[in-house]
Amino acid sequence: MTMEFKEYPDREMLALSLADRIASQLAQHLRGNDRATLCVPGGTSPVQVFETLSGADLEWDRITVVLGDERWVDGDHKRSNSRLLRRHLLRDRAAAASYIDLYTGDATPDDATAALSERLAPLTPLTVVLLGMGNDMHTASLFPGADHLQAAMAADAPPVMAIRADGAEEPRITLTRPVLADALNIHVLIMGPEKREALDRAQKSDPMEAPIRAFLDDATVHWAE
Ligand SMILES: O=C1O[C@H](COP(=O)(O)O)[C@@H](O)[C@H](O)[C@H]1O
Repeated sequence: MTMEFKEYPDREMLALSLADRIASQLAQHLRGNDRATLCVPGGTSPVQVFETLSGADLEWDRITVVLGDERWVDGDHKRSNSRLLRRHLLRDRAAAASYIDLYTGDATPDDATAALSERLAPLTPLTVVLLGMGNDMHTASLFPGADHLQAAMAADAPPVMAIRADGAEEPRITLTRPVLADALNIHVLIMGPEKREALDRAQKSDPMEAPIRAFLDDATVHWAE
């Protein structure tokens, strides 16, 4: 497949269109299956998409939501991706969704990976994966130069791994390349000129230098200034 690139006149249009596309893909999956799984990024970019999606007329009680990665901080910490999700996505109609919290409260993410991998395995292939991307071309917590990047990008990686990187402020837990790449629908959300440049660089790079590269061929990339 080849990457599909969608450019929007502004961020609001992007949020409306992307939320609508994700909702349609979840609804279509639910027409032939008991349940659907939606995997979403943290960070700062997805707030508007989350807020639009949270009001979508979907059978949310048949949908499981999981983050693509989490920072190993408490759920009410300002850097917690779960906190972002609870505030902006798991509310309104979407409050009825089941949520798999990647932050377990264990001392380290390493202590949590086996149990989380077991929970996630039956949910694969994930129905919809929405990925973000940093200016350093990381996605989820697959950072260039991360300690376990090679293992997390390998075809036999477990669904969930602990990972640490200089570019990340705290230890992380992340879904790995195979579980993300096997999703039925993959979207990438990026905003602003720096990320557009980073995307151009990533397209010419090796996935070990630009982890987002591993997902681009099967993805629709959504961009607004
Ligand atoms: O650290 C993270 O960064 C990326 C990108 O975040 P953004 O703030 O530039 O949108 C995000 O996709 C990932 O989930 C998060 O943990």
